[in-house]
Amino acid sequence: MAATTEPIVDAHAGGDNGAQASKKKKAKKVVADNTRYQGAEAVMPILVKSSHAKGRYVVSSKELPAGTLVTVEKASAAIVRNQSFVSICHHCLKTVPSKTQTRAKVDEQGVEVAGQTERVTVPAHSCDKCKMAAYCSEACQRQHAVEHGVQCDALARSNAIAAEHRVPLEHLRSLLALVGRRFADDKNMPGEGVHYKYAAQDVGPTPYSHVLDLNPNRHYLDRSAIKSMQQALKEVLALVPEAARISLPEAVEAACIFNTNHHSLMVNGQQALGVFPFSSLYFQHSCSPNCMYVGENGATLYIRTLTDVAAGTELTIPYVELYQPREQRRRDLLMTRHFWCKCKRCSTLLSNSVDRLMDGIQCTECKSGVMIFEETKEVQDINELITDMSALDQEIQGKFAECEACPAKIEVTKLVDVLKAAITDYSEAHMALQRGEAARARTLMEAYLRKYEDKQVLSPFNTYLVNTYISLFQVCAQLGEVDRAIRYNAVVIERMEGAQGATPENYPRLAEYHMAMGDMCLKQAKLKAANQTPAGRSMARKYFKDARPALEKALKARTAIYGKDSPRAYEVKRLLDEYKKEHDEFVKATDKKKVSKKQIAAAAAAASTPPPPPADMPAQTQPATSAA
Ligand SMILES: C[S@@+](CC[C@H](N)C(=O)[O-])C[C@H]1O[C@@H](n2cnc3c(N)ncnc32)[C@H](O)[C@@H]1O
Repeated sequence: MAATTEPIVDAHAGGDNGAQASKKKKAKKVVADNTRYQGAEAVMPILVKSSHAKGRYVVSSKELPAGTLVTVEKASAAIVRNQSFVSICHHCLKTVPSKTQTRAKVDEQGVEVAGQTERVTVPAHSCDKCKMAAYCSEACQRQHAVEHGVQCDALARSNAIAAEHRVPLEHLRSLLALVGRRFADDKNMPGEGVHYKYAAQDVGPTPYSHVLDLNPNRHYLDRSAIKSMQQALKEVLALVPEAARISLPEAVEAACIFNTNHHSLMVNGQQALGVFPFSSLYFQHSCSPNCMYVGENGATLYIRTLTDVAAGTELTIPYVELYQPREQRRRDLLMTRHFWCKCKRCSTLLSNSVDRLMDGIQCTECKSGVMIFEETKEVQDINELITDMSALDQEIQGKFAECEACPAKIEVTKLVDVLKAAITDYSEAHMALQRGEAARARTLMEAYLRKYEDKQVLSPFNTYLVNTYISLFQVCAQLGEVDRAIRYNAVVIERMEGAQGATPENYPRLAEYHMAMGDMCLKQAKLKAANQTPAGRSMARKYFKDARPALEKALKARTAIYGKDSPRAYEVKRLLDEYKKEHDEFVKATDKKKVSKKQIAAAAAAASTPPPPPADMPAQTQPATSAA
């Protein structure tokens, strides 16, 4: 169905270039040469492959248990995102310590106020010249000196150039980072020595020349945006020392490559971007992936298996969020990565796939099945699709959807109207949340559940319903209503796990819901255990019971995704240790109470029991005797 939310649109996608490109003669596909990257096979359990049909891809060279590291790659170039400019090291991407210093006071216009000073917090180490690079240590600043040296003058002017030509500052900074990488490569490995050096442990950055193997997808970018970029890059390059300068066409190509191939690095959130040629070239996307990538400190990308993988299986990663409708995933991929997903999950008939539930609308007749409309049209030309998404919408005119469980039929356009209304209501509730009106957002979201879930309008697994539960659990936690937050979080987990095949085993988002569940339940268990009443103890018992499996699942998933020695795995281990200690104490305390209760009961029983019969009287005659 076509009523999806607006996809995250690439700022430069669209325009009329796509249509022009579609008219161009299709280039003949050649099988890619893998020799440059074959070094990876010696140190990682993978084989690099390429075919006419698929292009480049990797397969497992042997059986791999979940959590096996299959790739480590250091970015050719990485940039700190604008908002983290002074808080993340521009060399290793670790947190930058700050210091306070006294400086001349400046007014709101940035003009110095004569004779006045002020104390300001600044990064511990930064470039005094451009003031555009912060470092966590002197050592990092030194190691970045060659790369930074060629960028420094241009960085100092980059803000003004970006504003003048209306191009994103990050695009200019990423190009400069690539120019820095190229210059450093030549310094480290002059001439022909620039090859992809792959090592499991101490991995060096992938050379700049390999970045140029990536597809810039230039024809999907808006022509006027490219023109502005050209003008801005011309000014930027003029400020790069001649020895490090590249030609303008190459600079535009490299900037486009960074734009369409970068990965977000999750250092303290998502505050850096990096380009990783090997991973981008060889790991294809699947909506049922068996691997996951994680960006970490040192601008390094780690890819590990999420599930057990048989030898010879293609290794895939997700490029987009997986718990969402098929069409939404495909549109997201189309707009951000410029391809129409043909993975196995997307190619399976909707009626045989969990995707029928992701934007599922319940049948109004039987209320037990969802309505299904199989999209039969094959996407032939994605260039046309990118420029005209309405082609996707037109397909539904005059078509009927059928219930999966009974003979009911309904016009697809009517279903789309239901979905559109559900999306509008969903957006309204979420906008309240964005405005910071937590209590109102909660009221709207609970009304949403009554309207769309209680009245069986949407499938319980529908993304909008599940996302509403997610927001409700977060909002209730924010409002300090922890019991309620736990109940909503439990529904999220139940739904995401229940929609089998929607997310792979050890999926990161689900791991975080388990983690939140374990954490909240443990906190509540401790709180209730401190309350000495029978009701308090009974609640504590319940929360202890729920905390443990949630933490164990979080540990299993985080170990697979981030590695067993990662800080994220340790964080769960610490909570599990705390759980054990608190639970043992609780059990001991309740046992003591049980013992003392037993003792009281025994003492009471002893007090009401008649004295034993005299030693010479037969025991069986005792009642009669005592009665007498
Ligand atoms: C991992 S790279 C592969 C590089 C490319 N095959 C080559 O050899 O140069 C990503 C590209 O592969 C294609 N691709 C990856 N996953 C895909 C999928 N699930 N469906 C369709 N195409 C996909 C897209 O063209 C995408 O831009």
